[in-house]
Amino acid sequence: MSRDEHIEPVEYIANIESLDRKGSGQAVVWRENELGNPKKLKLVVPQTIPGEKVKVDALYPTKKWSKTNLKEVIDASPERTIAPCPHFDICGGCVWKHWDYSGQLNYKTEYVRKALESQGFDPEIVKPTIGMDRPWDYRNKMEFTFSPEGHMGMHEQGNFKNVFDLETCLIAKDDMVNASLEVSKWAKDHGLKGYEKEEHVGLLRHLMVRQSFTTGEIMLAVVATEPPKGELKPVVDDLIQRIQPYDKVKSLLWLENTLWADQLQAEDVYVLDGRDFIYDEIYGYQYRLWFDTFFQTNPTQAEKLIDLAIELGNPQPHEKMIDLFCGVGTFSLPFAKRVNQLAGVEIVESSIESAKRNAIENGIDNTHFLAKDARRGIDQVLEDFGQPDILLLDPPRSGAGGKVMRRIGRSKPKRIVYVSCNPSSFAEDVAELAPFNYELKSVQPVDLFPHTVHVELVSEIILNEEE
Ligand SMILES: C[S@@+](CC[C@H](N)C(=O)[O-])C[C@H]1O[C@@H](n2cnc3c(N)ncnc32)[C@H](O)[C@@H]1O
Repeated sequence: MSRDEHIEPVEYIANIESLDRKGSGQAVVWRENELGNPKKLKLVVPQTIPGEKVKVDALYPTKKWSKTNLKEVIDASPERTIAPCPHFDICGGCVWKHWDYSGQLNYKTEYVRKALESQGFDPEIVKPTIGMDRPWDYRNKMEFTFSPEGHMGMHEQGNFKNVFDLETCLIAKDDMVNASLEVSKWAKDHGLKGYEKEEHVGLLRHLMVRQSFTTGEIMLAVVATEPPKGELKPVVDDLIQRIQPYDKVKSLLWLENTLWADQLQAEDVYVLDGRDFIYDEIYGYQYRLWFDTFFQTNPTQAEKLIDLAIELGNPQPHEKMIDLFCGVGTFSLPFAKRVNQLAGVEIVESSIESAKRNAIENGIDNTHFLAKDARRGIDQVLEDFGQPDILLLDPPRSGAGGKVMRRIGRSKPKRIVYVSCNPSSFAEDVAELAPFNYELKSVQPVDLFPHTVHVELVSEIILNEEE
């Protein structure tokens, strides 16, 4: 029987035992199959906390696992809370709004410990997660989706196809939300249709908004399936007019994306007003950010990460350093000020162009940036640059991979600082260094994404010199 065939939901009382990778509760109940034999049914219950007893409707009761609708929390965790968000029940952005912040932080620490333990590391080296004093208004970038129904907002939790209409967002700055709501109103007033993925029809796909916490500058980028010309011109002119009073908006863009893949990308970029980038600052250094530039999304916590990386890396004025996966140079620039020479490697060419420019604009002249896949770039940079004293790496969620880690191991930097947004790939990567006599000394998780499952960490790995 396919999942689409209509099956009556079945009610269960269940105990939440653990959380899945997306942060939803998991429970196991028993059911009878058609022969009357007992079968396990795994339930996925969003917005629950381990230890809670709940009443749910299982939507696919004849399968091995089932999505559920939460009907009642019978025994609530003492860590259960209510966030002051009107989208509390529905929003798929913050999946842990129901969980008090100290509970979230403790869970993240344990999660990192388990990931390390699974690769044979001592979990005790993991320190308690550093949280935020005020875990709201922390994001400097949001991506909202337009729906065929005319909504602009976030995807619903457990129902990704649906987009609810945004009223506010407590993890983003008010300025960003207000400018975004103006775009939403403009789309509604003109009856513009949101993109329908299955049919590949509709005009508006996404709205990306980013704001610097230091300069205050805002970028708004509307992603659409058509260029802002011809019949659309007066409609787009009206958008420009409506955004004009928002004087912090220094970049209003129209990104044309006709591709099927529903990602924030552009075949053509049209600058409707202002520049095609905004200025941001982090750790006292200035950066130019284009619409597709990777930049730390929680600048307050990212500064703590940089502080920790500097403390663990202990850079010295005579030393050489490599920054792998360097992006626009968020770690490179503060380190470059403290070492003799620094080489950065990054796959996105525009980020490397930005890193070069950022170094110059910040008066830094001892950096060498290379636009290349780290898997090949590491050989080149080691050849050109020689053996580094310090190597910092901050790869994407998938990690650096065995080839890069073994190459790092063979190049024998004295100290490695590994910044990671995925404890599992981090633990696998660090395990690759064992044959090269490296020791994982400490792991410090830092919470860059309150109310979500994500956790960042910074770690110190040292070379034990041969006896
Ligand atoms: C987590 S970000 C870190 C960026 C930078 N350290 C920062 O803090 O802004 C990971 C970076 O790795 C880059 N990247 C992804 N895959 C890569 C690859 N195969 N080789 C080199 N860089 C890559 C991404 O473009 C991104 O800039």
